[in-house]
Amino acid sequence: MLQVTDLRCARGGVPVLERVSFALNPGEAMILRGPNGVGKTTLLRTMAGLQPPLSGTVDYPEGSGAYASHADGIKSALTVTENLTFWAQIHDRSVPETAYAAFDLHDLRDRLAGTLSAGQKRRLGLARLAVIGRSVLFLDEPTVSLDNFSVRMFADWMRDAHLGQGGCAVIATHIDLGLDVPALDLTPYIAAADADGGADAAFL
Ligand SMILES: Nc1ncnc2c1ncn2[C@@H]1O[C@H](COP(=O)(O)OP(=O)(O)OP(=O)(O)O)[C@@H](O)[C@H]1O
Repeated sequence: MLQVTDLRCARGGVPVLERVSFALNPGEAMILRGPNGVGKTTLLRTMAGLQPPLSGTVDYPEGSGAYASHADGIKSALTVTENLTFWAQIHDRSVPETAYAAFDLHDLRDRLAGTLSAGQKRRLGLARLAVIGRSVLFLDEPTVSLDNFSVRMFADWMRDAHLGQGGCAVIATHIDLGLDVPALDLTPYIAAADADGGADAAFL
């Protein structure tokens, strides 16, 4: 479902990671690990098609990918329900009732998103994943601001509703999500500096 082959990617013109290869079948996920700055966000953005790779390939069914960054991506002036409806409509879908239960949003349905706490906003941001119907998810620190209960809620949704329905996911996180999935430490894949001087060479 997702095939990453000999990927080399850069940030700000500087090579960050190289020789990254892995594959995920439907129902499988991969946790990305590594210290701050190793390139987890860069890899996720490259796989999601938000920036081109320097070399290598990323393959998954067209239109099936979705990237969620550190940011919640919610609209403050809309209610919780209006936010989810907005995202569902963009993807030509309706909001499944299960999205509210999965992220404990029932009691917050009519609240303006701008008035939610940081963790509640995060739950709403994650609930978007349940309404957009994308099967290949690239998630960057999805549990930022979440308490332990909400982390478990997210992990349950990921395991049962997403992976359990044949989706797959690549998740960058520093915490233990409690998911029984393999982890890929990116440290061995840090790119060697370009022989021609890297990004600076472009300005010489
Ligand atoms: N806009 C940018 N321009 C130039 N370099 C950048 C830019 N954004 C990030 N970098 C650099 O690219 C490298 C990889 O950053 P990236 O954000 O992918 O790491 P990360 O593993 O996701 O880090 P963290 O765990 O802190 O989120 C880092 O050295 C970072 O300083």
